Order: sequence, then structure tokens, then C-alpha cells
Amino acid sequence: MEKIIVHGGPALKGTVEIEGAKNAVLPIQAASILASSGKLALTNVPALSDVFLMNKVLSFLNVDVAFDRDKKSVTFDASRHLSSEAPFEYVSKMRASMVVMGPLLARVGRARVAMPGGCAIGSRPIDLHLKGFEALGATIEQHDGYIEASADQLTGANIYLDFPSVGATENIMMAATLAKGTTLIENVAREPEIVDLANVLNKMGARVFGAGTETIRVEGVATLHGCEHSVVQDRIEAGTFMVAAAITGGNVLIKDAISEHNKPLISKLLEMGVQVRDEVDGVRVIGTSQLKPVTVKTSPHPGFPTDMQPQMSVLQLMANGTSTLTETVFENRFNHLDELRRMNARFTIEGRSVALQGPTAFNGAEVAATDLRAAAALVLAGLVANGYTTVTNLQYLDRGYCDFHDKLAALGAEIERVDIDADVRQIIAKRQKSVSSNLN
Ligand SMILES: CC(=O)N[C@H]1[C@@H](OP(=O)(O)OP(=O)(O)OC[C@H]2O[C@@H](n3ccc(=O)[nH]c3=O)[C@H](O)[C@@H]2O)O[C@H](CO)[C@@H](O)[C@@H]1O
Ligand SMILES: C=C(OP(=O)(O)O)C(=O)O
Repeated sequence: MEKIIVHGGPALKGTVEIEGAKNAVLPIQAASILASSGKLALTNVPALSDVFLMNKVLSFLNVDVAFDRDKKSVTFDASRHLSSEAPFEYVSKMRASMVVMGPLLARVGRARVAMPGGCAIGSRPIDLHLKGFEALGATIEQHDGYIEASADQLTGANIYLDFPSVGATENIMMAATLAKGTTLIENVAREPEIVDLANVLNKMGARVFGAGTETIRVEGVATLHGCEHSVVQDRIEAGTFMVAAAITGGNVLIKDAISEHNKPLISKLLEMGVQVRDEVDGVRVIGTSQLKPVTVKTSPHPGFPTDMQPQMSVLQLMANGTSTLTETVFENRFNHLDELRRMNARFTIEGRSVALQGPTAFNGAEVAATDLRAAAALVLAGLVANGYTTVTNLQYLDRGYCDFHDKLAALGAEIERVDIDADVRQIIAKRQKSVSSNLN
């Protein structure tokens, strides 16, 4: 078992590099299915467990996948005959593998995908994805824990999403690229990752208009081909390092971060008294010892991102006074707070809101991550806690952060990642060696 051990104290200083966005690359990987000729060649690909898993799903579907970790690149060739089934083994591990469904329907005319379950942060239904496919003319059936969608030829339609779901927008947009006629999708998600996906689809020969606004229009084309693309920077990783700089009273340049993508977070940091400024090669964040309390409410982009909520709660707990935080996107995304309580955090939850009582003198403790951003939040609290904090369940962290502890250590944090089992194996091996040398 691996653990991160962090000793609180040092103010972070220096420059940190950000990877390509997990939430952009995953649907773009799935989009490779749409290319019946040529290769889709991606650069700025983060080495994350979710990215590896999506590569496995695509290989299973008979897409040829070549990943180069050193070059941070991956190439997909989907020109062969493709299979249409994404089994439970994958979908249960990563909900985002659902986004193969739209591309499969469009390219193969059939998709059989294991029904995704909920996860720690919420029940996460997929009704909007399915309604969209049905509107495009697909027949949807559910058997033995699988969703089966089929259509000889998808046909353009007008679709209104009840909620601007990121995954549903991506799935429907991809399905519509090869549909006959025009599809109008209203009340869509407007996240930067949607824009990145639309850019790739257009490079592949699709005709997608309006990504980044509330309405997307897709004019169907007959076929799509490969292309080259560099994945957009990860605004959530960038935001996490912004909070790390702010929380420790540090001075950090987040290289190549796009401030436009992090406006809602930056606006809250400024309100708290943190200095944030655009520089030629990124965004600089300079902390303050006098953090002011703020009110934060998550909502779909361009609102405050739910994926920054757990990290933000740690910063709010450091402010001089009571802050409030309301989670409107997921129904169960306060799990990290119970762990933070073990580190001395004081708060009161009422429904979807929490009153966070600052300032907090965090104490080091043994804590366990419950999900991806909870893992990051616990490490952040450890950066300012008295003594040592040990964070376990790092499989969650690895879904979305690459070399997180190394990047923090390079900024001056006293942090280490240890493999307890490897240490135990080493101790046993050493003992065995000394026993055998005593016997000789
Ligand atoms: C891989 C990826 O990009 N993940 C992101 C994506 O997840 P994901 O695409 O799953 O998130 P959605 O935007 O779809 O979900 C938002 C809300 O809508 C609900 N909903 C969604 C679909 C549906 O058919 N029915 C329904 O009720 C969900 O339960 C949730 O409460 O957007 C989330 C919201 O910004 C982020 O937290 C995730 O990091
Ligand atoms: C919730 C997240 O991701 P996913 O939708 O992949 O679970 C996240 O990135 O914080």
C-alpha cells in the first residue's frame, strides 16, 4: 500500500508545470473511434490511471493504441473493424468510459456498455445521454446490467438537456457528427473541455459549431478521419496548485495555466486577499497570512467548478472567519470534510451547504481519501498542518494527478510517497539475508 506523508510548514515557492486535462483527454480518446481512416495523434497527454484505462477500453474495442509516456503522446488507429462492447470490468472502474457509447453508435451502429454505477460523490445517472441517443433515432434497451443502443443510421434532431451535463453533451455531440442532417443541442455544458473536444472533432472533419456557448449545432458528415491535437491544459490541476500556493502563503508560477479557464476560482482567491496575476508564461499566485472568508457555490461552467470544491474548502477553513460552501452539482461531495475533522477542522453541514469555521490550526493525522479531489484536498491540508499527515487510498489521486507529490516537493514541500509493502518486503529480505549469513 502506498501513502503520502507530508510535514506541514514550508511556504511553496517556484514554478510548477501543468499536464493536459484528464477531463479533456478522456472524451478525445473516445473520439478516436469515429475516425475510419488515418490516425488520431494526441500530445500533452497526462500519464494518469484513467487515461491508461481508457486506452485499455479502446484496445478492447479493437482500436490500435500506441502510448509513449516520455513524449506524453498517444496515437489511435481505429480503421479496423471495431467491436461494440465496453464490459463491466472497465466501466465499473471508470464512469467516463461511458463516452465511448456515442462514438460507437455513430461509427458501428451499435453500442453495448455496462451500466455505470454511482460513485462516492453521487448517484450519477445517465438518463440525459440516453434521451439524446433516442432523439437521434437509436433504440435503447437494458439487459443483464448492460445498456444496448442501436441504430442503422442516426438522424439529426433537436435536443434540450434538462441539465448541462458534461458527459451527455460530449456523448451526444460525438454521436451527431456522423448523423444524417443537423442536430441542435440546447442547454449544453460549456466547459473548456467541451471546446477542446469540438476542436478535435472539427479537425477530424466534423462540422460542430457553438461549443463553449449554450447551444451546439452539429451538421452530420459521412466519415471522419484522424488528425493531430495537443490536449488543453488541466484547469483543475492548475487550480489545485493555485490553492496550494495560497494556503501556504507561497509564491508560485503555474506555468502555462490559462487564467480565463479558472476565472471563478481566481475571482474567489482575489476576494480572499490572495494575489493572482497573469504573466507571459503562466499565472502567478502569491498567498497572504490574512485570508478573508468567502461564500462559494459550485455550478456548471462558467460557475465555480465542483472539481475544485474540496480543495477550496481547505483554503476557506484557513480564512479568518466563517465561510460558506454550497455544492449544487453532486449530492454527496463533502466526504473529505469528515477526514478534515480528524485534522481539527470545524464545520456544520446543512443540506447541500456547509459553514466552515476558520481559522483552523490543522493537526497532522492519518486520513484516507474517498475520491479524487478529496485526495488532493487532504494533501493540501497536510501542507499547513502541525506535524505529519499520512494520506492513503492514493488510487484516487492517481486518477487525476500525475507526480503530485514530486511537483509539491519541487516547490519546497516536505512530502514523500512511500510504498509500505515495498518497505516491509525490503525489511524481510534484509532479515532473511542476515539470518542466512549467521547460519553460514
Ligand atoms: C470525465 C469528466 O469529464 N468528468 C467530469 C464531468 O463528469 P460528468 O460528465 O459525469 O458530469 P455531469 O455534468 O454529467 O454531471 C453533473 C450532474 O448531472 C447529473 N446527471 C448527469 C447526466 C445525466 O444523464 N443525468 C444526470 O442527472 C449528475 O448526476 C450530476 O449530478 O463533469 C463533472 C461536472 O463538472 C465533473 O465533476 C467531472 O470531473
Ligand atoms: C469527478 C471527477 O472525475 P470523474 O467524472 O472522472 O469521476 C473529477 O475529475 O473530479
